Amino acid sequence: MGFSFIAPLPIPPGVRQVGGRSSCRNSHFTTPVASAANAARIPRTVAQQATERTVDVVVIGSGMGALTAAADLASKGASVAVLERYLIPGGSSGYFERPGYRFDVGASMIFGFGTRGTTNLLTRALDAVDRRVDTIPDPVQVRYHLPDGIDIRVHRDYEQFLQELVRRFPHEEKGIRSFYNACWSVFNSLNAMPLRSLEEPRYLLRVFAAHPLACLNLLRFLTRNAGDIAREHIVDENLLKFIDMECYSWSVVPANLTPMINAGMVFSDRHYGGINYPVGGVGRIAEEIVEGIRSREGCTVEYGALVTKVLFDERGSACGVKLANGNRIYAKAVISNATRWDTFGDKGLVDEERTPVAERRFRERYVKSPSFFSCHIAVREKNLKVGMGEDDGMDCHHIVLDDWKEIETARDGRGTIFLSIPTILDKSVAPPGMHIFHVFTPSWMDEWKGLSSSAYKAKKETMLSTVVKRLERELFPGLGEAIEFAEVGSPRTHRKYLGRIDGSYGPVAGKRLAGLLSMPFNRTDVKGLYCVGDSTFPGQGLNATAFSGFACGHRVAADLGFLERLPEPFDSALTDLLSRTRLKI
Ligand SMILES: NC(=O)c1ccc[n+]([C@@H]2O[C@H](COP(=O)([O-])OP(=O)(O)OC[C@H]3O[C@@H](n4cnc5c(N)ncnc54)[C@H](O)[C@@H]3O)[C@@H](O)[C@H]2O)c1
Ligand SMILES: CC(C)=CCC/C(C)=C/C=C\C(C)=C/C=C/C(C)=C/C=C/C=C(C)/C=C/C=C(C)/C=C/C=C(\C)CCC=C(C)C
Repeated sequence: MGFSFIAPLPIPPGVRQVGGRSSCRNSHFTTPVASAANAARIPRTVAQQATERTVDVVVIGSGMGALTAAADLASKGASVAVLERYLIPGGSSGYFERPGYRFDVGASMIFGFGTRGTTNLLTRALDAVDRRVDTIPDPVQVRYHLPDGIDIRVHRDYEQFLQELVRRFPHEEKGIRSFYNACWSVFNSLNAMPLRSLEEPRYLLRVFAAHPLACLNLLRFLTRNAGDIAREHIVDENLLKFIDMECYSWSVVPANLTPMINAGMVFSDRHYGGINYPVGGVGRIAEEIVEGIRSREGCTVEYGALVTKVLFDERGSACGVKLANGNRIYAKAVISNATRWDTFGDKGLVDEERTPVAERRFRERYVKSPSFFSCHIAVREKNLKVGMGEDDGMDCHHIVLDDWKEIETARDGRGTIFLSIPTILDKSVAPPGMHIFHVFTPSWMDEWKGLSSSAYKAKKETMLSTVVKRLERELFPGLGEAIEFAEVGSPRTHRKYLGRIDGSYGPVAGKRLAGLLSMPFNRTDVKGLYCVGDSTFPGQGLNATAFSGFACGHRVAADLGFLERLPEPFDSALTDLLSRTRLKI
């Protein structure tokens, strides 16, 4: 292939670089980037003297869950310190730059960014701190290239999507319509109510009083998985496999393990608020929220701020954090945006001996999803053999699978391929005449352990070549020749730069669970310590973590007196009941 290979991703040239010629090799990066080790080192050399200070709330991390919670709390008047170990905000929804390019760290398919209803949680997270980001509507959520010649576009227009699916499975028209209607029923119920903390009973009572039917409908679906509902309406096994892929493509598990509430959100919002790409790249969302938080009195967002431990008072309540540079920040509430595995346990922010039973139970039910092998590729449009212009009908997001058996299990780049080409929608993220191809495929940490640096590099090159060849076969003949440079990341890269255990995409049900009922909310059994992000209800996804952010902000605000709440024991009764139920199921 005629391109230079640079590995891995977000590393500036001065730090480490492998491979030959590249347009960015000797250039200056506009994005400040650092490894976890650097993040720990930088503040230590700058501030010799350890410092102490106090705020209302400390937030560990700046993923979308953390930023939403911080924005919500800042908007309610709390002083908030957001501490991010890396040097840019956003975590999985961050960005990195190379001259002329802005790459999205995670996928570029953004839900929850519409202008109406209550489920547009990204728009609302920005609104909370009076910021906005312009968006470009995507006419097609995704184009599937699946075995048995299944080639389906999920159009923004719902009826157009249904017709395309019905054309492929005419004998299942009724089943198709009734399955997706069930999804709409979930979505319409969610979209009727303000979305806040389900463990704050005053809010819940109000919502039940205002929207009793919607709440009962959600309760009905709370314990169900999408696969069970699909099987109530659909019998064709190939169509059921398609529904599996519809779920797998964002939940990384098949339909029988995917909570129906989440399926309802995803399968409906794409036709309601639609998929909308932020002008300037996904990283713009985090950047704007950070600016909004910083504009509030007493609120900060700090980078290179690696939190090493949660601090406890004499009653065993969380009362602050310790940073790698020795500084301590005390707070009335501590919110962790690290995964639950990185928050609790021997290598976590809270030692195993303080780790509550509920957290051990969580680990029995949920497993770490695979990580991804991801390639950020700069592609010359003039060398592509397919049209990429506005009238050529090229879609932004693609999913490619060659063999149904490989949907979950295939390794070495042979499984499901996810491809986003954000430059189809927004030309500003790459130089003129160039495209960004972000290609990723599930990969597990164990495949990458114990390799020498040359074996590690060779494995990356082999995997890159495998996925590029598959894309050449399916979609872009001659793609290899059009590549200007490629940067690849393994699960090791994701662990290193996102601070996520094994580089995991998030927790997934390790066995069949009762829908979302087992997923913990934001309070933990450690007083004063809250979790936010994809380790909390309702799980992975940018707007899912934005939901967890609003829920967390609401619960913390009520606990700290920024919002009214019911007197005890009524206020905590629901949290206790839900925790006890969770321990039993
Ligand atoms: N739809 C999409 O296209 C898309 C794109 C990107 C991300 N996502 C979703 O975003 C979700 C992740 O969001 P999230 O809010 O859970 O978190 P996240 O993992 O994105 O962010 C966590 C942040 O916390 C920081 N951090 C971790 N430990 C720390 C410590 N000890 N000290 C300081 N900082 C620390 C990390 O550096 C990171 O920035 C994923 O589930 C993914 O689904 C979706
Ligand atoms: C008392 C109790 C418990 C309940 C009372 C009843 C009640 C009121 C219940 C309410 C429930 C609520 C409010 C639930 C809310 C659920 C929400 C907001 C769920 C949101 C889910 C969003 C998801 C799952 C978003 C996923 C997004 C995606 C697409 C993620 C990633 C995508 C990729 C990695 C794929 C990229 C693909 C390509 C091709 C590049």
